[in-house]
Amino acid sequence: MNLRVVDQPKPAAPKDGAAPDDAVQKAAAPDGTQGHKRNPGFPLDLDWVGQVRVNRSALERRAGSIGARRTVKKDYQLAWLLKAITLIDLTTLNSDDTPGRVERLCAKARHPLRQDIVERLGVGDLRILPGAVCVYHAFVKTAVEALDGTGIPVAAVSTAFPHGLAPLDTRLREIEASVKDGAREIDIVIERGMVLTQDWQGLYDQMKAFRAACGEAHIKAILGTGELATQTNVAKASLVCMLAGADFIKTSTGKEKVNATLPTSLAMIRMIRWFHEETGIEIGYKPAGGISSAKTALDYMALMKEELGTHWLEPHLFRFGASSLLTDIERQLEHGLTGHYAADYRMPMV
Ligand SMILES: O=C[C@H](O)COP(=O)(O)O
Repeated sequence: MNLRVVDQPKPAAPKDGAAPDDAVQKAAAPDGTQGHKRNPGFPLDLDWVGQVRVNRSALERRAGSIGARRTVKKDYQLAWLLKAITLIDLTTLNSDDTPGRVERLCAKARHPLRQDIVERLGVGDLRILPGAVCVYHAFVKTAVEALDGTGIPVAAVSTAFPHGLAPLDTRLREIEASVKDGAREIDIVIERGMVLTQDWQGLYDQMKAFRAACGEAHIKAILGTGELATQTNVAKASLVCMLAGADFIKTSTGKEKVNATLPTSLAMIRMIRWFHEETGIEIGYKPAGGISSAKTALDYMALMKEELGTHWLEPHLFRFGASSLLTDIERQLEHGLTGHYAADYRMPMV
């Protein structure tokens, strides 16, 4: 077993300018799961958890090298940006959400790009749709109806999002209610206090209960990484959630003071890699919170490609949790076509 999270051997980096392999074609596949085996869950291995160590400065150095590098250009960039759209969990998680806002978000999900941009890019035949629409439980039914016929799944944030501190039974019932209303993905929040007190057994047991309540719906475990104090805690919590059956691990609710960052992502991605090496199971990754620019999205995609390979850049293994990223991607695509940036009102979200 490889004991060092940070210093595991890295796969070769791609050449600058290389596009994700047949990015646009894969975006067109109605189901990109390619025989994906769902995480069955494993016994809690406290020895393994105890072996996890993160070298924070090595993590920051490596993550810093991603943003500093030249990004993909020209047509390759357009292909990466189209791919990025298929990886977004198009999200609205505001206390003033209304059915009308959720319906408008779903209308945007049906047509994520303006028709003139689609035509100029010549991608009208491709299935460029977001990975999911992500809402509070109260709006699951609205979203399911508004997305009818598209195949776009609805993801619900459950378990007393964003704090996750309601009674356990209440949280479990919330998951069941969201699944009953048609959510195919459930984003749960873990109790950060369990990580801070190193209560790995408690975290594992809760996560297993959440997974059981989800049934066939896929479960994403939100760690609230900005509140976990250390990268070693982030890495250990990632492992415990994966052992308990998480389909995805996700950084943040978007409501913490610090949300997704590249160093934290690296700590989690390395745990996904280690878990895969040990179990053969592929776990998805979802950075969330504050990812609003196309450039940032490209950095995350480069990190995934370099650490886990192109294979992981598919909606069943990677998502952005983002409420405003699509707007910037659309602007950048238009800029790539025309050389001009559009005014915000030309790219309305909701
Ligand atoms: O899970 C998704 C996040 O709440 C979205 O955060 P954001 O609004 O900063 O993009």
